[in-house]
Amino acid sequence: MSDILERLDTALADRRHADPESSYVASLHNKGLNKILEKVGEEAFETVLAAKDADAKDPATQQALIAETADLWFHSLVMLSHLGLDHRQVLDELARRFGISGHDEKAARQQEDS
Ligand SMILES: N=c1c2ncn([C@@H]3O[C@H](COP(=O)(O)OP(=O)(O)OP(=O)(O)O)[C@@H](O)[C@H]3O)c2ncn1[C@@H]1O[C@H](COP(=O)(O)O)[C@@H](O)[C@H]1O
Repeated sequence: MSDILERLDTALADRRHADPESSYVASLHNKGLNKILEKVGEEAFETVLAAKDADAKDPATQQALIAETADLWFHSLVMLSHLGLDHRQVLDELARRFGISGHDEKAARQQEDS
């Protein structure tokens, strides 16, 4: 799983300065951060719609949700790449959080803020 993220991030770095005519990744970077963020928002919305339609008895709807989630992850990786980050920082953050209850983490944050 993280192997494909590794390979994808390498591909994203390689394609960043490619010809926008032949590379979708380069065309996104070329259009700039606002376009990339627009795509992330659009894919997030499409993922939510697909999740609403997903039905365990209908594999086509489940596949549609998987495809939309992949689009969302892909465009999120392009966003990170555009800002000089990659999936490893996100995996590190998830690893840091692993085993910490979301409720406990939120309570600790609120205590820090007060
Ligand atoms: N994983 C992906 C990937 N997932 C989705 N997409 C593209 O994301 C786009 C999303 O579809 P949409 O219909 O929402 O977008 P669109 O209508 O084409 O675009 P807009 O007009 O909305 O800007 C499609 O063009 C998909 O082909 C991807 N494009 C590239 N990759 C990876 O990135 C690598 C480099 O790609 P290129 O830079 O194109 O060579 C590829 O080898 C793949 O590994």
